[in-house]
Order: sequence, then structure tokens, then C-alpha cells
Amino acid sequence: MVSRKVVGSLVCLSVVITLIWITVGNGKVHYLPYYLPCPEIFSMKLQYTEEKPIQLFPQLLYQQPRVLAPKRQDVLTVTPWLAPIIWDGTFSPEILDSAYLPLNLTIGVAAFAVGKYTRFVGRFLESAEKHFMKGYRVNYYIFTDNPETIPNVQLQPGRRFVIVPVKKYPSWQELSMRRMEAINKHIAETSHQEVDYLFCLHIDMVFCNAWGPETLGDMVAAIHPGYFNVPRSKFPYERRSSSAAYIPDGEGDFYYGGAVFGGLVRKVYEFTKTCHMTILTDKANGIMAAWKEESHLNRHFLSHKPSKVLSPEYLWDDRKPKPPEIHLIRFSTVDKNYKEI
Ligand SMILES: CC(=O)N[C@H]1[C@@H](OP(=O)(O)OP(=O)(O)OC[C@H]2O[C@@H](n3ccc(=O)[nH]c3=O)[C@H](O)[C@@H]2O)O[C@H](CO)[C@H](O)[C@@H]1O
Ligand SMILES: [Mn+2]
Repeated sequence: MVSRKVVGSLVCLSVVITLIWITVGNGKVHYLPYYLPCPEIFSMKLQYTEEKPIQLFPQLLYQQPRVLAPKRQDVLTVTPWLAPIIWDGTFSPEILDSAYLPLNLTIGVAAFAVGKYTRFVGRFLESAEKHFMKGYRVNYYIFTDNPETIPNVQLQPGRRFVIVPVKKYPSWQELSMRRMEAINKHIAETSHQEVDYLFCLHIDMVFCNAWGPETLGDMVAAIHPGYFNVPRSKFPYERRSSSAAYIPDGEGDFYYGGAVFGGLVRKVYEFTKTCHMTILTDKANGIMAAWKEESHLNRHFLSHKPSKVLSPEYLWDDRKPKPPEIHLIRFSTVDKNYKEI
């Protein structure tokens, strides 16, 4: 009896469902295959700003990186905020080139040659043509008050030389305070459209070994050759609390050199803007930081950590004896005759 009632109700239910289906669904079967829950996603595309169908790391044969056998044990190769510190022996130029060359990047160099410093331009450019970003597109921006004295250096294909006229500053201190401003202005007006990365370098230096894509990063700072083995209490940071470059005792990571900094051009733009602003703040308060823009750079990098740090291989001073940790000097100060300049 019970089963008859159940069968009766089931029959009724199916009749009602069929009637509803016929009236509402108009008899058509709307079949959604369960294995394609949302077919639109297959036609959707992410809107990348630049799409470069490039095969990174094409087949290359190289030694296996060994997890338990670090290439360098004598030096720190990563900061506590996990930025790499670039030392010879820790990277493969071939792997890096295979990743960076296909991107067709343009690297900018900004350097000042004002007054008697125009004499350094020839040597700087000749050495850069031999060692700096070989195989990449490079734009040299030479900021000078005396374009006629700049020698004509033969450049490799894809490399360009640009004179950026600046006025003669009343003193080297004033020039030192204005460099950030001039570079910032030039990025905004010109170089942000011309380069991907920009390095700001002293002109009284020469390249002596390869400087390649291992140096590219969002924001790049270099450890000063005079302070890589010194406790931070001895760093020549600005110690007066009235300065915007003030770093109190007990703080600081490294002492970075003002002669080398760089990064993505938009990051260098932000960086030079903040440094220029803190320099102006000091000026308004009648104070000049101990090591001028270098003090402001060090203050900035304390709270905005660089994403890559160059070892002193990339900022050396040939007057110093070479310690065993430095295998290769890549960029070094030339001996200036201080009396003459
Ligand atoms: C003696 C001194 O304290 N100098 C400053 C300078 O050390 P340095 O002794 O390395 O300074 P420097 O003589 O190399 O001058 C810095 C750069 O400014 C340019 N330049 C300088 C003078 C000049 O008459 N014409 C010219 O074009 C040139 O690109 C030069 O490479 O830089 C450091 C970091 O940046 C600190 O800021 C130092 O305070
Ligand atoms: Mn210098």
C-alpha cells in the first residue's frame, strides 16, 4: 500500500515538473556541459602593458647550482632584507645575458663634467665602451658647462652620446648639492622616455672590468670602498640631529658611496626627487650635511632599502690596497691631482 502511494506521488511530481519545463523552458533543453563551468575564461586576456613573447633562458649548458656549496663564503651575498649583494663568482654572465639581451633594454648613464672635470670624459667613455653593458644599448648623458671641450669618442653601434648643458656652479659644494636636482629634471624632461635603467656615476672614474646586467635592479646602491669592513659607529653618516640626513648612533646597514647609484628610471626619478628635497630642507635650515648628497643618499637608503647592492668591486679606489675578497675591480677612481683641479 505504502509503495503504491510513493509511486503515485513520484508520478505526479514528474508530471508537474514536465509541465513546468514545457511551459517555462519552452521545451528547449539548455544544456550546460558540467566540465566547462565558465567557458569565457578561455577567451579572456590579461592586459599587460607590454607583451613580449620572449623565451627567457633558452637552452644553455652550465654547472648545476649547488644548494649546499655556496660560491662565496668569505663575503655577505645577501642583505637581511634579501637584496642580493653582487660579488664576482656568485653569478653567471651567460645566464644573465640570455635573460636580459632579448629584452632590448636601453641603459642610461648620467655623469657630470663641469669645469676642469671635462678632462675625465675621454677616459671615462673609452673605458665604458670596453666594459660597461657590452652588447646592450647605452645612452651617455654628460652634464657639462663646456660642451666644446668634450672629446669625440667612437661609440659601438646602439650606443649614443648626449650633451646636457648646465651652468657653471659657483663652487663644487653647490654642484654637489645640485646634482640630484639636475638629474631629476633631466629624467622628467627627457631620459624617462629614452632609457629603461639609469646609472648616475662620478666622472673621475674608469671601468677596468665587465659591468653587466648583474647590476640591474629596481634601486641599486654601491658599498663605499672605504667602509666595507668598518663598524657602523665609524660610518661618516651625518650625526647632527638638525640635519634631514641625520642617522643616530646604532642605526645603519652599510655606508653607500655617492659615486654610484641607479635603477629603473622611474625609481631613480623618485629617489633623486626625495634627495633633492631633503637637501633643500637642510639648505633652508642653514646646514650642509657632512658628505653632501652622499649623506642624504645614505639617509634615504636607510628607510628605503635598495633592492640590489653592489659590492666595492663596482666602486673602488685604486689608491687603496686590494684585499683578497675583491677578486675583480670593475669601476675605480682615478688618481686626481687635487692641486690642479
Ligand atoms: C671632497 C668632497 O667632499 N667631495 C664629495 C665627493 O667626493 P669626490 O672626491 O669623489 O668628489 P668628485 O671630485 O669626484 O666630485 C663629484 C663629481 O661631481 C662632478 N664634478 C665635481 C667637481 C667639479 O668641479 N666638476 C664636476 O663635474 C664630477 O662628476 C665628479 O665626479 O662626492 C662624494 C659623493 O658623491 C661626497 O659628496 C663628497 O662630499
Ligand atoms: Mn669622485
